[in-house]
Amino acid sequence: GSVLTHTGACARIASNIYSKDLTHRQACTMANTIKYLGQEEAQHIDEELFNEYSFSVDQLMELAGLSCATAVTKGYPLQSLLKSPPRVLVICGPGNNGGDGLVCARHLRLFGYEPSVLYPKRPSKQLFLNLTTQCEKMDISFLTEMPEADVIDEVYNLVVDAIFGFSFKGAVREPFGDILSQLKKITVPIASVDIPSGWDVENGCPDGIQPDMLISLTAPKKAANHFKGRYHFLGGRFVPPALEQKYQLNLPQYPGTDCVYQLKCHCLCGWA
Ligand SMILES: NC(=O)C1=CN([C@@H]2O[C@H](COP(=O)(O)OP(=O)(O)OC[C@H]3O[C@@H](n4cnc5c(N)ncnc54)[C@H](O)[C@@H]3O)[C@@H](O)[C@H]2O)[C@H](O)CC1
Ligand SMILES: [K+]
Repeated sequence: GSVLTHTGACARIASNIYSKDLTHRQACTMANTIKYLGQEEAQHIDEELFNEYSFSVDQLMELAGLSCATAVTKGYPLQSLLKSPPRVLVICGPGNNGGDGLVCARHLRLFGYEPSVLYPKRPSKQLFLNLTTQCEKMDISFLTEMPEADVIDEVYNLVVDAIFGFSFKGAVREPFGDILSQLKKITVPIASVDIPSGWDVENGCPDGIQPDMLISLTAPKKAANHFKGRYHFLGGRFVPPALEQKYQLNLPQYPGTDCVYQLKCHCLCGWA
């Protein structure tokens, strides 16, 4: 087909459809031809990266976690934080989303933030033991329990939600139900890794947590259509072109050597 830049496509499509009954975001989502993945499709791509393309989990997790930490520096730069020291609470779940959180915490520390990690369900796999040791050796503290919402608001500048990613299913099991109910009460911003935790991967969750930032990894999942926060970033710049083609991901061009891409329009369609 004809080659349109993102800005060109957006301006053209948004101007045609925005006047109809679509919200700004829906118009722009259509304009941005980037694909929003269903749960199974996200899992297939993940498996293919490991099985066909021979990546190791450690490799991709490192890039995913680095993307998350980088997105945090863009949305919440050190000099903009209201509380000193620049404390950040990183909450890690039992799967690979939690691993991304541990990597993110380590890079946040290198970027000058003071992360503390809550990691209540730790898998016994060597990968997660290693990521935990790396954090401990970098003076990142591990909390023994979830702080109350008012304590989080008082002590931390933001919360990184790395509890569940694209394999989340069904009703939330403890201790994560209690943790998510505290997160619904806090006023400091939440930055969610890949999916807002507790949300159905495709249909979202209207009464769930409402993150201010979402970092979609590889490609956004369908739940991202329900995201109402200020910052939506794409990260995980590791997708081989042939895989992108096969799944027709239509990923945008990351600027230069950046590891994140901000998914909003920079054209004149007015989407902010
Ligand atoms: N290709 C990529 O983009 C990469 C993404 N990465 C990250 O990996 C997660 C997906 O990881 P996975 O281990 O498959 O699953 P989750 O972390 O989402 O969670 C599984 C974990 O959670 C438990 N669980 C599931 N449902 C529930 C529930 N209702 N209540 C409680 N617990 C639940 C389940 O038992 C497992 O223990 C992806 O989103 C990215 O963040 C990789 O890091 C790199 C490649
Ligand atoms: K998450």
